[in-house]
Amino acid sequence: MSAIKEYQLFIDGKWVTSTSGETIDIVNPTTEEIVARVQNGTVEEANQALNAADRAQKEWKKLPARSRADLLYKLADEIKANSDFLAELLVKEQGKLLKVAKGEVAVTASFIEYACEGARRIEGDIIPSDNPNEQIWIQKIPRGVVVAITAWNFPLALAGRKLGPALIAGNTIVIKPTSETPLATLELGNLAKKVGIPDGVINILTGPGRAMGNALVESPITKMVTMTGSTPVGQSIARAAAQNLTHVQLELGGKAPFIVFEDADIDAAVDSALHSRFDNCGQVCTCNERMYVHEGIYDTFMEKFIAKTKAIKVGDPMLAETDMGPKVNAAELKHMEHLVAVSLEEGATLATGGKKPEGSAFEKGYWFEPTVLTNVTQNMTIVHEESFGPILPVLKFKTFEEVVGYANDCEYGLAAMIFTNDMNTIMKCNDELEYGEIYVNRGHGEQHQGFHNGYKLSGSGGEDGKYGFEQYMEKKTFYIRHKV
Ligand SMILES: NC(=O)C1=CN([C@@H]2O[C@H](COP(=O)(O)OP(=O)(O)OC[C@H]3O[C@@H](n4cnc5c(N)ncnc54)[C@H](OP(=O)(O)O)[C@@H]3O)[C@@H](O)[C@H]2O)C=CC1
Ligand SMILES: O=C(O)[C@@H](O)[C@@H]1OC[C@H](O)[C@H]1O
Repeated sequence: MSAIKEYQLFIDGKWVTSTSGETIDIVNPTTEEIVARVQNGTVEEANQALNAADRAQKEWKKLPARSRADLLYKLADEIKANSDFLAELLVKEQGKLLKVAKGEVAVTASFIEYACEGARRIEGDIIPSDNPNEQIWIQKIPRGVVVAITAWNFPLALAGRKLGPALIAGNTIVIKPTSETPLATLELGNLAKKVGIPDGVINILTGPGRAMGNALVESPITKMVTMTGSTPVGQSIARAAAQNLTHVQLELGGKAPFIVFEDADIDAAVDSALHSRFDNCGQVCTCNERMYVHEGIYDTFMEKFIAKTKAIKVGDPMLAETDMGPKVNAAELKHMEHLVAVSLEEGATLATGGKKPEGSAFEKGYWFEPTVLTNVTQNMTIVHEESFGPILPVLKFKTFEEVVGYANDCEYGLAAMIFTNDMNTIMKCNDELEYGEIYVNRGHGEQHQGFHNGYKLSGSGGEDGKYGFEQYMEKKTFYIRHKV
């Protein structure tokens, strides 16, 4: 049994042990074994990291953006060069498939590379004044110290998604990954050191969000909080940030509808519905959380869909033949069991799955079968509460008006997916669906140059692309009058 590695806090370019003397166990969801320990950091250490970032930012912002990009391109290269190591760490801490973990490492690097491409596009405005001999300049400037708080489903990618634009804009950053899956994110500290990113530009802390996270959010040093996670936590962060009117960017929960219209390509819709629900064990914010199938194709569609769902191979995420790994922890597994129990009590039918798989391979670990619920009605809990796991409620619909009403009957507004070949239906969906991200004739999956933007309780501010990059900068307006 190899020794269990104990990670430290990464503050001002140095690895330090917390004065709390306490650590947090990181558990492998596949085996329930402890794979590492991280520091249970203190509020004082949060302030030390913020002060280090504040000091570093004064010089970091003076570097030409292109020079900042040169360093971040090197960081992206190091991430790719360490793909196998980082991917295996992600499998151990989160339970995602090795092939998906390798994809996450690649996406982390590409998030950073995409941000680097923006280094020469930090453009302002020069506007003629109404006054004679006067010009108006609007400059884009960095905000200062950014706090990034991330979720457990794609921890490394979420860190890269935030540190890339933050640092290219001239900010410095304090990253607090979730206590569930902090390991791959912590390794960014070693890589940042290796490529020569100045001390204090990137700081990485571990510790419970309600204490450490809250301290970071409440500090007047913090000029922006970018957070990915659940809606309740996002709401508490917004409240805490309000005392300093700190700029907040929130990427929160979702309950994406997946709508299959009568004229859909059924085989394409089946495959997209399957992957958009069960990839990463259903732990993606844009997942197919509820599916609406037109009554005219329901039987044909469901026969194909259920057969493919039953064929999903649940097992060791390190094995190439595995299609789905475990849930991230015991609490999430319990949440799955609860949602199925409530759904059956409310009258749903279990078409497949609904429990822990049988067999000795599943005695340890947080396993749950790919689950489909039918005879579901719009008023059921499962149609409104995010499962963030491999449970899919399916409903029939007759008309466009009926299904759009069902789709919009939701407190979230992140993503929606529709399958139809009728342009009129597509345009009406674009007009009437209340979602920030709509996928037509394909499953979920953002692109860096898009805009990942949740309406309602799915978030505030949006992330990615040029509009996400804008969030990391302030504007300064300059009125200049010259002598004639
Ligand atoms: N919209 C999107 O792009 C995405 C949304 N999500 C959503 O995230 C959820 C699952 O992720 P999960 O990690 O459980 O989300 P949580 O909201 O539980 O935690 C998110 C982060 O917030 C921290 N945190 C918790 N409480 C506070 C607080 N009071 N102040 C500051 N920080 C705090 C957590 O730290 P700690 O864990 O140490 O307590 C963690 O780092 C799902 O609802 C999913 O929909 C997930 C991915 C993407
Ligand atoms: O956060 C999510 O769940 C998604 O946005 C996911 O995170 C990083 C990947 O690129 C996205 O699919």
